[in-house]
Formats: sequence, structure tokens, C-alpha cells
Amino acid sequence: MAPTSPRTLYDKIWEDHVVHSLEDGTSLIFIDRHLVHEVTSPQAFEGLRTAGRPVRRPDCTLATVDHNIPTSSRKSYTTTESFIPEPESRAQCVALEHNVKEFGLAYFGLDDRRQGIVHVVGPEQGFTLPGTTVVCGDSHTSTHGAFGALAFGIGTSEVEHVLATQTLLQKKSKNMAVRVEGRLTPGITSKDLVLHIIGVIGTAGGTGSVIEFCGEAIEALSMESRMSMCNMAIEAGARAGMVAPDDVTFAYLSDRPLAPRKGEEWDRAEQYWRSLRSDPGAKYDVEVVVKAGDVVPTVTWGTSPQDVVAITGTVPDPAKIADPKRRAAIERSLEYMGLEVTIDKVFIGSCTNSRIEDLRAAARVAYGRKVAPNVYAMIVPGSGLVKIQAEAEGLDRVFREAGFDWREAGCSMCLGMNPDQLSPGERCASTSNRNFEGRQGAGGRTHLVSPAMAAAAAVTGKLADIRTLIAPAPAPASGAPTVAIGEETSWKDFVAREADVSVSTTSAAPTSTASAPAPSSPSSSTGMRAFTTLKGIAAPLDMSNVDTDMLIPKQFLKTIKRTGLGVALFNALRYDASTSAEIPTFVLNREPYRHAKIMVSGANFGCGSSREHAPWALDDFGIRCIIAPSFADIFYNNCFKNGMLPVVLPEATVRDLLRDADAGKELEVDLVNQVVRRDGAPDVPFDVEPFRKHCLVNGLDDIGLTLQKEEEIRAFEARRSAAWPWLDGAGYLSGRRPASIKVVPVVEAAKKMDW
Ligand SMILES: CC(C)[C@H](C(=O)O)[C@@H](O)C(=O)O
Ligand code: SF4
Repeated sequence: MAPTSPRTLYDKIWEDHVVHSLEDGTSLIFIDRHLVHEVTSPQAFEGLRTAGRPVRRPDCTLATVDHNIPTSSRKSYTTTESFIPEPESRAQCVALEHNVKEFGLAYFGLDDRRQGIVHVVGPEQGFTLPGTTVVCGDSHTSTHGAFGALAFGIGTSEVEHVLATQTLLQKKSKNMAVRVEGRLTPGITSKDLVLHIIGVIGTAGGTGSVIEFCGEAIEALSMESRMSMCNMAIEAGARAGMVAPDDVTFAYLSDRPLAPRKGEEWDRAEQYWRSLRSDPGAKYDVEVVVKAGDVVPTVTWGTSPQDVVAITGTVPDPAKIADPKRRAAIERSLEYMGLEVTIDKVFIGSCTNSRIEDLRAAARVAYGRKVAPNVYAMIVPGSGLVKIQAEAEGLDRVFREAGFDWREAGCSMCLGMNPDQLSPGERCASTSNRNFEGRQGAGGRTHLVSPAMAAAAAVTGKLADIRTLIAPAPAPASGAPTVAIGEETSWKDFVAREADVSVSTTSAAPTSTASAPAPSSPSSSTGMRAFTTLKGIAAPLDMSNVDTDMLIPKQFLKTIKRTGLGVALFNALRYDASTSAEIPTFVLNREPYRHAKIMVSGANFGCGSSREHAPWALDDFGIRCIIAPSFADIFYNNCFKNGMLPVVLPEATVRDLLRDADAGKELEVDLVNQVVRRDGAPDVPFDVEPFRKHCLVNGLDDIGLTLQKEEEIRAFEARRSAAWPWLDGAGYLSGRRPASIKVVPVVEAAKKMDW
């Protein structure tokens, strides 16, 4: 028998999940774990409802609210309707509550102490496991790759696809290795390391790839630190980030409520997990080597996560940049950021850095010090359980004593869909992951840093080198905490006792999931709008890295519909924030581009968040085709799910088309013949994957097509139950945990939401 060629970690997980493969390499892959939140799911549930489809695997689905919720005290919480004042945020959270009831899903609501940011909750509960495929309608799903899982963000149409079929249609990405040699020096965290890496490879450096982080420095990292790294893989443009599971991973998972049970089940799982390492000699398409010793405390200076600088360094001088586009981007960022060292706000939170280890790191700096008088500093734990653990360790008292605001769990000021926002011009040291214009509030300026650096900024009032502050702090003032920093508790005291809390639902949810319910409606495979040819005005937007926050800012994500978002498109570039008047120079405010059907733009179009609202807004404006040298993966996928066509062409050809567009000439995009027709110039051929083309040209709906593969999906599920039995029924709906163990309430105010 011929020896199999060496495989990477990604190859192994991919191959273990293929349900069915098409000739063009598109595969139907099985999804083990689906996390759901309120922003990207309402339209997906609506789709199921309209088609009369159930959720195929409620046992593999876990929902919570995180983006929209206020982080104020929940002591007075009675209902979500009365607790959330802002009508649109309230509507999204209430919609999720209705949906989880109707479809019978496990849900951590606002009065459940397990509620938190999806990417904190999944790992904390042991829902995220090595070797699994994990998805969520959220770009930072890459976080879960820290466990040796294949975890990636998806759009709302794909959320619906997973809910209905527990599978996704995917093309395999490239293998990329980022090897970090040597050890990080004292005071340097994985946040500094990942910012440094993004500075090296750029925000498009990982496009089309799954990054495996490896090497001595990665192996030495805790699970929390690995999660921060993989979380930001999406900021490097990657489809996913991953780290091979090892003893650190297994120790973290041991006894988590949803992890395999100790004994035979655990042993079998661990044996499989230990096989999930890249084989010696496995080939990567791209390899990058970084020296850990080169990494120093790192901070972003601009409006893209790649705009990084060592805290000891200086920001780039645009006059010294030869590339005119890059020079213009730097000039714009510098003008927006109006660089100064003093800061106004500090945000310690987000799915990047809101876990217990992050709060401990910040508390070590805050201990015995005071928040500078010019600064408002807030700490937002990633989940209710992180908050409880931090309180048991006395961290809240350290923070309060120092003058920090101690909040309830949620996404908070990471993107400010709730009231936690920056005011125009305010400067913030933030432990989050995106520093886009307006990300934390219109006109707000974000510097991405590690938790320790954020705490250092809070107490010094400016961006400061943490290494100058890691000497012991002065003795705390009277009334300071009695619990010394360093008395770490075990998460087991807080999480394990949750193991047997089951979530009841109002619908007749299946209690055994070894065989999945059959779809209740006939599967139709037509239904998407077809795309054959499109002729019209093309709007030139000569800019690289057009991110989805720019395409549609957060305030427009609160809708529970897909339509009517055209007015929101490029909102911050199109309208003056103070007067709401059109900015006449912006391309879509000029004739003939108000009527554009096509957009021509720069590389890495659609980077950042997974919000399908971005293609919905373009479509609603009238633009159904975007031509660019490259696209961010999730945005690219989202277009096809909406009958829209992203066309990839070489940089030089895009330049030619930009000139045509500038001249007001029409372009004709012919998908059937795969050419762009120009006025007075030769046709430009383009590539598109055959399966995607087939679906688009014929207006075929993916879900309908996938449901025709019911037999293959069932066969896969049977194989999965035999090979990895711990993955079945691992949701709170399984009823497999004994009900005899009493749940000890940790905080009186925290009650369990009963559905
Ligand atoms: C709302 C959601 C679609 C979005 C994402 O995908 O990342 C958000 O979490 C963000 O961080 O911008
Ligand atoms: S990046 Fe921010 S907004 Fe997005 S999931 Fe993470 S915490 Fe929430």
C-alpha cells in the first residue's frame, strides 16, 4: 500500500469532515459546532420559517446574546423587553429569544450567568473541542482554532444553511504556517505577538489560507493566549487560525461541562486529539518565520490592524513612502488619528482579551495604582462566569479601587452596538481587535494593545511601555483589596458546577440526536436570483482594504431584515456626520455613479467582519458586481449567496477598468462567457469556480441543493457517531448528563433562564 503523504493539521480535520465532493473541488463539509448570536441570525431563522425547515441538529447549536446588550448592572433585570432601552437592539435580542424557543435551541440569556461573548462562552463550556468544525455568523470564530479546531466565520445565508443542513459548501483553503521561534520576553503577550505578525504579513497576508501557528513560543502559550492569537487571524485576512492541541489544551478542557466525560469517553477522545498534529514533512503553501525575541510591546497607530508600531518606535513618515496608494492611506490614517500620546478612554474587554488571564494581567498593573484623572477606564469581562471568577479572586476590587468601571459581560465598546461608545475625537487604548475608522464610535480613535498595556495606559493617562511598570506597585491605599493578586482560583469552581443545568425549551426538541430529524419540507433547489450578464455604470473606488465596517457601519446592523440598507452603504464616507448632508466628492454622490451597477476597487475588498449586511447594502443600492484584485474570504462567499458576483482580476487590469469607470464608461460583465466587456478595448476574461457559476447562472439556492444530499449527510452522521461519539448530543438538550448533581448558585442575583 502506498504510504499516505504527510498531512497538515488542517488537511486532517478537513478530510475528516467531507460529506461529499464535487468535481471542481467544492466540498460539502459537516459542521460539528454552531454558535449563534443576535446580530447575524434573525434573517436566517426567518428563512427557515418561510421554508418550513427545522434546525437539523439543535444538540450541536448554542446561542447567546452579546453584541447589543447594555453592560450595566442586571440586578433589576426582569425581561429583555424592559431591560434594553434602545428599540432596535432590543428587537434583535427579543427576536433571538423567540427563535431559540421556536426552534428548540440551548440559549444563555441575559439572566443566565453563562451568558457572554460567543467566542468566550464556547471554549469555556467545552463546546469547542479539538478536531471539530466550528462556525458562527461572526468573523472572530477563528478564536476557536486555538483548540485545534477548524473554526471560521460565516454570513447569515450560511448560518441558515448550517441550521437547516448542519453542513456547508466550502472550497479548501491554502495551508499557511506561521512559526514563532524562541520564547517571548517578560511583559510581552500573545496580543503583542499577533499584532507584530499582522504588521509583518499585512491584513491580506493570510487571505485564502488557514494559518497554523506553531513553534516554541506558541507551544509555551496558555489557552487564553492562544485564543487571542487565533482570534486575530481574521485580522490577517485568514479563513481561520489554528494551534495543534496538546497537554495545555487537554488540561483546559478537562471536566468542562460539554467536554467528553472522564473515563472511556475522554480517553478515546484524547487518543484522537493526539493524532491532530501536522505530520513531519507536511507541506505548507506559505510559511512565515517570526522570532519571538523581536517582539516588544506593540500598539496600532492607524486605522487598520496592520498599522502597528513598537511602543518604543515611531510612526511612518508618509513622505518616505514611494507607493502613492500606500502613502495616501497612511496620510488619511494619520489625519484621522491626529496622533498624540494622551488617551481619554481605556477599554479592557472583547473576544480577544476578556478572559480571566487577561483580567489578571490588567489587575497586576492596576494594583495599588489609580486611573489617571483624564481617563475613563472600563473592564468588561467576556462572560458572566469570567466575571464571577474575577470577583472571587478580588480582581474587581483591585479595579474599582484603582478607579476602573467594572461592567457586565458583552461585546461592549469593541464595536459599540450598545451604549458603550467613544465620542468623536476621543482616543482609546483598547484590548479589542479592530481599529477601523468609527469602529468604537463615530470619529473615535482606537489604539489596539494588550490588557497589560491598556491598564498601563489607564494609570499613566498615555500610551506607555508596560515594561517600565512591571516592577512591584506601591503599597495599596487603605480600603484596598484584601485578596492579593496571584491568588488564582480554578475555573472548575465556577464552570464545572454548571454542567448539569439543562435548558428547557417550549418546543418539542429532540432528546436524542444520534439520528437527525428529516427535513419537514420538500427541498427545493431554486430560489436565488440568477446572474447572467450585467451592463451598466461602474463606480471607481480606488482604495485597498475596503472593510465591511466602512461598507456598512454597526448602527445599521440592528435590523432584522435584509432589505432597505442601500442608504447605509458607505455611510461615513457618503454623509457628513454632523449635518447628514451628502459629501459631494464621494463617488456614489456623483453623477453618473449614483446609478452604478458595478464597483471597481482595490485589493482585499470586504475585509473585516462577516456581516452579510455589506453585500445586502451594495445590492440595495443597485451594485451587483464588484471587481477587485482580491477579496476577503467571507465577503466573497456572502456575495454568491445573494446572487451577486465578485470578479477577481489582476491589479493592472483593475487599473484599466478604474480608468474606464473614471471616464464614466459602462462595463458589461458576462458571467456565462466569463468576460468583462469594455467600450473600445478588448474583452477581459475572468475565472470563477464552476460550481459557484452554475448556482449563480441558474439561480440555485444552496440549501435546496444540499438537502438533496440527505442520504450522504445521514451516512456521514452515522460514521461520526461511531468514530467520535462524544460529539453527539453534546448540547444542553441531550439530557445525557445525570440530573442528580445539584447546581450551586454562585451569585444570588444570577438566576437561570428557564428555556
Ligand atoms: C456583528 C458581526 C457580524 C461582526 C463580525 O463578524 O465580526 C462583529 O462581531 C464585529 O466584530 O465586527
Ligand atoms: S470582535 Fe468585538 S463585536 Fe465582534 S464578536 Fe468579538 S467582542 Fe463581539
